Amino acid sequence: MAAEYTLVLVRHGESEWNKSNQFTGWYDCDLTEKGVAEAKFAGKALKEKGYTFDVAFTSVLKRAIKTLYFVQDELDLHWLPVHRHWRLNERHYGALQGLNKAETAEKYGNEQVHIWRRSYDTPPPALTPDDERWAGRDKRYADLDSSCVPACECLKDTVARVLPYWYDNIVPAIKSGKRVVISAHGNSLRALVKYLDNMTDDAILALNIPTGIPLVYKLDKDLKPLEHFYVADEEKVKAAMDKVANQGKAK
Ligand SMILES: O=C(O)[C@@H](CO)OP(=O)(O)O
Repeated sequence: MAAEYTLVLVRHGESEWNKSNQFTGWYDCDLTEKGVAEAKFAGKALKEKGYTFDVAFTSVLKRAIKTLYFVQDELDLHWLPVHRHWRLNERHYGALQGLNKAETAEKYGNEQVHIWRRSYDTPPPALTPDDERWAGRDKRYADLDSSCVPACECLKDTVARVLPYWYDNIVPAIKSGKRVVISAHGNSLRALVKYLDNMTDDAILALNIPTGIPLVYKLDKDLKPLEHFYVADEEKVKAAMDKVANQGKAK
């Protein structure tokens, strides 16, 4: 069956806290130099394969916004309408935000950290509103009802807040024939991929999305995936996925 629509997902390039191996969540860290190079690679790879876009969606976190910008720059699409929304933010890591992943694994064990990182419905420990990391004080969330500001999220919670944005904003854009690119985060993209591919709660445990490698979905008229693939060679994708998986292991 020929695909009706093409959707491209890009996880931001390496961030400062990816590099220092800290749980990041809603913390707004920048891209590293390598992250900028990865974002440019994503744009170049898309250009080389002839992709272009009519509209873009991203989070309100600069690592995803800047990655999108470098993709636009490579594709000479500076004019592209860009919609930023907190619902595409990274999964909120609660009280783990800021901690080093390998040190946390040394303290609590690899298995516990794997559960916090990848399980579908076990949330990490929660933040309290008096914690300086509480996002409710950040002015970018001023219009957000405080009951929507997460204290922590498991992937199931992230799916629940990503999907309303998918249905209300992204689906209408795709169905109107617009070519859509989404620049987001490891876990907000895992949430979307779980939904699109109808993955089981167990299957999603093993999925690690690499930074800066475009993931293309070919969709039928009902937006059911016919196929998906990364725009990079298999070895590069596998090495990048393994790198993400290994971040949560004790040294
Ligand atoms: O720290 C985070 O917010 C995410 C993405 O960088 O990490 P992880 O892969 O451990 O879920």
